[in-house]
Amino acid sequence: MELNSGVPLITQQYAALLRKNFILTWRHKKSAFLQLFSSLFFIFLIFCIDKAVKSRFSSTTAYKNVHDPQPLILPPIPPCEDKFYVKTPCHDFIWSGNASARIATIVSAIMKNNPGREIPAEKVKSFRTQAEVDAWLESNPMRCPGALHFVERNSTVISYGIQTNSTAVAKRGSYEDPTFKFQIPLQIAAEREISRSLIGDPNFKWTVGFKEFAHPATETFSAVGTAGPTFFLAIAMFGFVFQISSLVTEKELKLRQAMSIMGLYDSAYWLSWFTWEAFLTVVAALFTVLFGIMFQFNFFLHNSFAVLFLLFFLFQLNMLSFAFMISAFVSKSSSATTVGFSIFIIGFLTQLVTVFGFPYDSNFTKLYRVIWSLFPPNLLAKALDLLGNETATSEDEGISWGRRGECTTYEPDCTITIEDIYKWLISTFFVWFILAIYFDNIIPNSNGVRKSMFYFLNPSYWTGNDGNKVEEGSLCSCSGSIPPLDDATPSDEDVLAEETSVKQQAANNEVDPNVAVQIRGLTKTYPGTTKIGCCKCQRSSPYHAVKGIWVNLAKDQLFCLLGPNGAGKTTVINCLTGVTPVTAGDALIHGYSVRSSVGMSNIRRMIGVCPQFDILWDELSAQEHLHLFASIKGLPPSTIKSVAEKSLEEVKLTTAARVRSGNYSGGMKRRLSVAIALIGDPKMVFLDEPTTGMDPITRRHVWDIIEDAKRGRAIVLTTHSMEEADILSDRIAIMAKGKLRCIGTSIRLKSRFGTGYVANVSFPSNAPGQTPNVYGSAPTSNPHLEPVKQFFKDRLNVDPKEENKTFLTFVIPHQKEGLLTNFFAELQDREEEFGISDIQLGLTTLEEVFLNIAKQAELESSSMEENLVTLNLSSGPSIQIPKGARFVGIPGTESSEHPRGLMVEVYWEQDDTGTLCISGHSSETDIPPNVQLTVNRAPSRRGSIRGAPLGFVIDSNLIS
Ligand SMILES: Nc1ncnc2c1ncn2[C@@H]1O[C@H](COP(=O)(O)OP(=O)(O)OP(=O)(O)O)[C@@H](O)[C@H]1O
Repeated sequence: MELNSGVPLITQQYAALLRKNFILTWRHKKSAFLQLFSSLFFIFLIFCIDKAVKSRFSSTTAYKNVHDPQPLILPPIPPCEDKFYVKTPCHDFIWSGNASARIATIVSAIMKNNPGREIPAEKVKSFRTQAEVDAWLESNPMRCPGALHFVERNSTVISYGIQTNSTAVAKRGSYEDPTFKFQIPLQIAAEREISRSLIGDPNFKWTVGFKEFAHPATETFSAVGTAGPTFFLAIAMFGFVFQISSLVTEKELKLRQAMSIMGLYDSAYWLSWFTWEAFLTVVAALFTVLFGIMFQFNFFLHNSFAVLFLLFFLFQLNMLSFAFMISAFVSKSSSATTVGFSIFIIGFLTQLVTVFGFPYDSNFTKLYRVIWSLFPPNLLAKALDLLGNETATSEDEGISWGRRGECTTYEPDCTITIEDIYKWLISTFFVWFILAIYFDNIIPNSNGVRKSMFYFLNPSYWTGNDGNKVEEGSLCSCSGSIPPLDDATPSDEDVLAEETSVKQQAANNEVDPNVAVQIRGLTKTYPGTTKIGCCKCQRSSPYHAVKGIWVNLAKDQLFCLLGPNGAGKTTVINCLTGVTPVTAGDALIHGYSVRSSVGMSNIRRMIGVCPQFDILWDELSAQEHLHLFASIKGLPPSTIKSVAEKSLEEVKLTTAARVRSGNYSGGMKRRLSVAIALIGDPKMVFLDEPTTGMDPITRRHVWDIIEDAKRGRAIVLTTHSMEEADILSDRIAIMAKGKLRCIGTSIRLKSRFGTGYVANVSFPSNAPGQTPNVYGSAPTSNPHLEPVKQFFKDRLNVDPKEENKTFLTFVIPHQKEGLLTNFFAELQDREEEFGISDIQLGLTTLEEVFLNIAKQAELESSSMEENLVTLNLSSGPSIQIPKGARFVGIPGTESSEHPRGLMVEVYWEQDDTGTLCISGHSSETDIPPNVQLTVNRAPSRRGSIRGAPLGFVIDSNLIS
């Protein structure tokens, strides 16, 4: 099938990723809802703040333009209890001049004619002189709000004076105006009653009107301008956190890596995220302005719609590219909220500073403004401040689209206009976006791979010929010295023959047309890392995971890579699929080198990978996964539907095709991963432990799929199931400690590395001694067993490995191979005599081969690394033995009865992590005479177990 390439492929990938982003957003409805509609909640809060502030300031006109001041209603003399902080009992007023009867009459009239409330006599106190009043006030503080001092000069002149406490005091946020509340009512009452007394008409009308000046608003308050920066920042933080979380999840779950292996272009990846998020940002900004209008804020009604929309859109877009940049530094999606919260707090504080006037004022140099403007929340705060001040009163016109480049009326020598803010937002958007891509390249990914810090200066980067130049390790790691690689010639003859043949082909630069992959001395050394903790630095030294592998993998064949945990199998696959760079050597896949970026991009088009762990989006269904990966691979769009359907059928997921993979069982996920690996008919398929976690029926089904998939392609399979390797593989290699230990067909490995042959001798179940006796007691033992056991012992010198009443199992070493033909001929002849019902002869299992190789590798590395374990002998003492040793001599057991001492065979098994551990040992036997007794090495300090002597290893070839 012809796959798309170049620009059509990028477009196809872009469209598929856009669809994926849409589905993810759709399936995360709560997050999407918050991102789009959180503005409604926050604008409602601003509305509440606005209402609260307006009600608080309703008594003052300082925040209003007053063009036509209304007459003020004059208050009467208030009860003294109305005064803030008064002490009771109190007096509404006190007065002096009580020597005059006329004055006393005037005061009585004041009390009687107080509008709305006659002042009772006990609430007024009289004195003769002002001095007496002062003396009383001094000794009775806070007992009255004001005092009147009358003097009757003559029959036509009565003078008066007023004393009030003019300090404006606040109580619970409200201010008391002593002039208007106490002084003026007293003054008007005194003047009115003096006039009536002088005129002699007690009904004389005395009207005094009050009005404030017409004035513009002397103070301004915009709820949006004041609370907006914080609240709109909070709105943007929802998108910010979700964006970081989405990007980091794709990194963390290696989804991005899986897409890259399949040939995803970075440009399509970034562009798809940007387009989708920009779309959401447009909608969110639109809703913000519409909700603001809905709540009838002057801010939203009077400023131009276009000005506001562009501001919110550019700000949120800026936060988006800022999130892209921050996500490069975050490795766990669970940290996204913490990061978002920290950015919000920082933004809140810097916005506070901005609102106080820093640095958008001519007193500050431009440098401050440049640095400050890099952080998008600061620009938002300034813009809201400008727009808020322009709509502080209902008469303000706000900023129209045409006036966006002009200074505002209240700030004629402004340092920044709305248009400048737009320019800043657009520039910082590009700054953060470019930095996001730069950091994404230079910060090590989950495999520790990154580009050099100056990769963009290399012209070949821009032409796409940079030779896959990547580096490993963190940016500031100081890797220690690399331990030398032991490049010893392989000890196994088949591995050596393969190596020699590949080396010869490589030297002649020839590749056999039947070879799909030629691995030429592939070496991978992971660099050491330095982790800087709070108290100490943790350093790990470089590690040779793969130590020079030479092998040809044939077309149309399944090559199985076996090995214990940590052998280097996944590393080999990662090197071949371009996940991690090769340290030395090379590998050609269908003639393309994994070391060249051009080669790698061609390789990506012809490979399919089923990674060790399922790399799937929980929210996408199997069908959506297959459509996505098929598009990333560049399958013609018209074929994708049918290819996906066929693929789903093959892995028996048709009925669950539309179910989200998060609801799949482990086995279903693995099957989907296999289907993804096989989509697009790749020439080369890598299956890393594809059947892990499957039940036996599903496993057999996947084996059928793999068996079918073998036709026309090469497959590399790693597995821990020996049965799987045995059934599926055309060729098997066992790796341990980064090296190939053996290679060949299953039969060859079994015959070379198995302990030998397994003979099963069966006896009829109704043989004498097998049936219960008449009294129903247990059957007696089978009398045929002993003669057969003796026959094996006499002819082959072997004891049964397993026995029960109906069968005996013997393991016959390879050395006895020559005797087998005659031995079994005789056994068959005497079948009747021995009472045998069946004889079966087979090679030992692949599992045994695997364990032998693993033990051998452990033994090798144990002797190099002095890796000792303790063997607790059933006879009592303990000895130390190298890990993996099979036959071990027990020191100090020499005696007259056992002149050469005693030895045991140690049985090993692998635990869940693949590590070898002792499962038991044989009975102690004499060390045979052909074994040369060696002098014990003194155990080194490392790995030595105090008190336990060191056992010595006996070559298993010497034990017959
Ligand atoms: N990124 C890395 N940095 C450092 N060491 C690593 C890295 N990846 C793997 N290793 C080490 O390289 C060795 C080989 O690992 P690898 O995953 O290839 O083994 P494997 O044979 O696939 O094992 P398994 O069967 O458990 O998957 C291990 O010791 C592992 O700890």
